[in-house]
Amino acid sequence: MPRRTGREPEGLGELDLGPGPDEVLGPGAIRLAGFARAAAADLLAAIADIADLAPFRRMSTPGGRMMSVAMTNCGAEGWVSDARGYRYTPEDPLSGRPWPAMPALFGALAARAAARAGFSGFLPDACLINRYEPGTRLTLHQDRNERDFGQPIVSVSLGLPAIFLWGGTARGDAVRRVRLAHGDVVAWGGPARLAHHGIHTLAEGEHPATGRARLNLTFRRAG
Ligand SMILES: O=C(O)CCC(=O)C(=O)O
Ligand SMILES: [Fe+2]
Repeated sequence: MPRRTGREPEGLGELDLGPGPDEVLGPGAIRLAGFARAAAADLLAAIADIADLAPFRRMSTPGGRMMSVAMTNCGAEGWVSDARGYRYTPEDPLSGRPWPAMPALFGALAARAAARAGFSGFLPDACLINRYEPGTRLTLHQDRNERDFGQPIVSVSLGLPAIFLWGGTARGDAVRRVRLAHGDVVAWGGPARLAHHGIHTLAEGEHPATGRARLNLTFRRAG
């Protein structure tokens, strides 16, 4: 909490300054500030419905470590990780049933964001839903389990802010820190499609829309 002098009106510390300008991260990558803000409440309601059918769970890496971020999926294909590796599956391994359908709102928002970023005709068939609590993180990685790297990735941030780690195509490239707030969308493709990225350890906090959590929707064309 910022220190108060006693002169400013109550609540000024939480004053919402709005999403600010879009930010080009490099060729083929952009942060669309606040792009999903207006849809946030509907997105969160849909995520709750999806999690009723396919609960958030922590997956293990092929190396046998438990990931700190909890995940679920919706859409025709869902991203999973276990001892056999990283891959897409049409069924939720927990239930043996297909992943919940991708709500029309999700696909439409992802397509609009992709088009705004310069990637027209994006039709995602997979939506990975990540739930971060304070203290969790996602280490630097490339998204490379998809068949066609000509298709972009669209990533929506909801709830607690995070620091997005944005590197280059090579593992050792410099890593930039980008603040992602509620409603921000990052889209990357083309020359940036195989850029390394991750999420720095989430800071403690409470968000009016999500409580003590950050939710992320990652849209991809898997098949
Ligand atoms: O949470 C994020 O913003 C990034 C998620 C991500 O990179 C992934 O799920 O592959
Ligand atoms: Fe990723």
